[in-house]
Amino acid sequence: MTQETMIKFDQVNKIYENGTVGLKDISFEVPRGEFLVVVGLSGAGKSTLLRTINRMHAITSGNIEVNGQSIIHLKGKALRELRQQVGMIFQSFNLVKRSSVLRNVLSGCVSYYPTWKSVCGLFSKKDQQRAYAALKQVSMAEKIYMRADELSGGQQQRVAIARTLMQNPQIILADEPIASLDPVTTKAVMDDLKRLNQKLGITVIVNLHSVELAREYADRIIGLRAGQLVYDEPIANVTTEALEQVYQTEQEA
Ligand SMILES: Nc1ncnc2c1ncn2[C@@H]1O[C@H](COP(=O)(O)OP(=O)(O)OP(=O)(O)O)[C@@H](O)[C@H]1O
Repeated sequence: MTQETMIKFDQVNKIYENGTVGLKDISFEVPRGEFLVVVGLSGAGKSTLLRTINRMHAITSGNIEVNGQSIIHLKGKALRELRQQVGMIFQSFNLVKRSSVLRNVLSGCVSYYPTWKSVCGLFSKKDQQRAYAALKQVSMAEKIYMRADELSGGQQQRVAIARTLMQNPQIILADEPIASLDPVTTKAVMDDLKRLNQKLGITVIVNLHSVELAREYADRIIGLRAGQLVYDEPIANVTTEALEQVYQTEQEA
């Protein structure tokens, strides 16, 4: 049986306006339901790669397909639909700190509410139930009425994951989601992502600095160096020696 391709990069280049090369001739495919970890030195292009998938960054040349559709020229409604399919979580959580957990999670569905309704907090009973169910998925249901700034970093990240679930995403992009967390909380957040990947079949791409975590959670690891794809192996083939080479500087390589 052939696996369905969820994301396809074809000779993608990204050059920032100031001339910095973000991505260089990147080609690879991600099958539906994969848990892919991206590793590499700081500045290697990991964030850039992730942000091209939901068009937070436009690419300079090449093509990117999501679910069989080229995304590079999408506009308006089609672009909003892409961003609904592709949830994103960040190192800094990006919650509204003075709002409740419930309000933060409900904000994940504002894209299909008229602005006046979401500003007034007029969410339907059904969406409130969905928010509760999303919080349950990440073991945060009992914190539903707390303010976001009363939660620990790890709890805030789990609320951010629940907010993403409100979009019913097919893909979750996680950019260094555990960079500011302690080891115990790190495990809880990574376990959440893995469970959603396995239970709901969501394709997950995570940027990580930790090679140990990459090896623990990934189905496959890709490595970037200076914007180029220098490593791409299923987890069964990953060796420490080969991964260490990803962390060589350009001069050493
Ligand atoms: N908006 C921007 N304008 C210009 N250059 C940028 C911009 N964003 C990133 N870069 C540059 O592009 C390259 C790749 O950066 P990127 O943030 O993708 O790397 P990274 O691997 O995610 O790094 P880190 O692990 O530190 O987050 C770096 O040289 C960076 O300085």
